[in-house]
Amino acid sequence: MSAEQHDRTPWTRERVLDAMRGRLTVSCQAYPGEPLRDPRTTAQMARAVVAGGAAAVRVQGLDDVAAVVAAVDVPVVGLWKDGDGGVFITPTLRHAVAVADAGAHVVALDGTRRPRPDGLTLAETVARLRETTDALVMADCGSLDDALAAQDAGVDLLGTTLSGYTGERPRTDGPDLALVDEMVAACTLPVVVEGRVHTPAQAAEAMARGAFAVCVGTAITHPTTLTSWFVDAVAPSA
Ligand SMILES: CC(=O)N[C@H](C=O)[C@@H](O)[C@H](O)[C@H](O)COP(=O)(O)O
Repeated sequence: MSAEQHDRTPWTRERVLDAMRGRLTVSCQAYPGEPLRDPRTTAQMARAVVAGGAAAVRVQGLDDVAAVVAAVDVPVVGLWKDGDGGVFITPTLRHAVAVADAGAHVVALDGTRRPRPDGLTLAETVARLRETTDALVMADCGSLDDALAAQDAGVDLLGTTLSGYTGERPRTDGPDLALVDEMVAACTLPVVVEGRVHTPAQAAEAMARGAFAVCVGTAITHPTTLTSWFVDAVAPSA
């Protein structure tokens, strides 16, 4: 089916989970000021990774989410990054509602135990978001305690996304597989392994440890970082 011939079957909760289960999600993000930072480019990137077999895509920014939803027939995990430090991934209820309104099938939001800028708890955020949308909610967590709290708060999916970025756990070179083990053992919700999955072998290892799905960003869609890896290898001191 081409991008112009869209499948209009609704993305129900079960259909989204079935699409993602046991498969690869690809995060397509370019950061502010970068050459590829354009919703049309993000949509083209999304089509390219879907052509390669991505079962879902993860996209940052309202215009990007809307452009990608229109361009592909896979679930779109949407987020809105706002702020430099602290809680910055879809940090408030207002951000979450806007991401859902942009068409995201899954709203990814900060799933840590840190205070949120609007003063709501994660549970309040999820409850009020559900009043306005049927979109699923993915909690981007930084530790097992985050994941357990997010599960209690009523989210649908748990991500290891923020491991190494909140001070609770070290920033491992690859994915935080120790956290994957902890979350798979202690949580009942699906665990999406995301963050520093840089090789197919790491993705396979995450699945072998019981991940529901794996999400890869940088290693597939961020050519500036990929180039720097090769630059460092070719000329380490340059
Ligand atoms: C910590 C944070 O801001 N993570 C962001 C969340 O959306 C993205 O910058 C990451 O690219 C994404 O999580 C995928 O991870 P990686 O690019 O390592 O495969």
